[in-house]
Amino acid sequence: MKSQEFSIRGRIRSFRFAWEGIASFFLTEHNAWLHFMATVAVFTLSALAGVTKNELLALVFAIGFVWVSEMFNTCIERVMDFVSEQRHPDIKFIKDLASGAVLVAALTAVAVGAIIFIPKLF
Ligand SMILES: Nc1ncnc2c1ncn2[C@@H]1O[C@H](COP(=O)(O)OP(=O)(O)OP(=O)(O)O)[C@@H](O)[C@H]1O
Repeated sequence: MKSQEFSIRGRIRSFRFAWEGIASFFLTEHNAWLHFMATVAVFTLSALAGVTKNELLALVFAIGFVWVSEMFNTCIERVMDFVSEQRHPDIKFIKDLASGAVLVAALTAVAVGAIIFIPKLF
């Protein structure tokens, strides 16, 4: 790969593409809106329940983990659909594994939320 000289303009351009990626994620994926609503709900509950700084850090990481895994899952689904429109057991394996990773992230976030909120609410 050709090495490019560092330029502020180039970095700003890459940053703009990254924002375009996030915007496309919201425009094309229903799951993005579900995650957005869950994120708003968690931060509203955090404000109402009065979480500590460390608890907030754990929640931010758990939520970020879910967002990142969902975005990579979407990338993998798109790549697989681009590679082949035919049904293939390898594509099933790859897509199911990527979905499984999102589930692991979501269950982790639920566990973090339960550890933090259950003692505060009950
Ligand atoms: N080309 C394929 N070959 C074999 N199985 C496939 C193929 N495409 C999809 N599948 C199976 O169907 C499931 C759903 O695939 P699809 O691409 O529709 O994801 P999705 O339902 O849109 O997922 P999400 O809700 O995470 O966006 C996959 O997890 C996989 O089990």
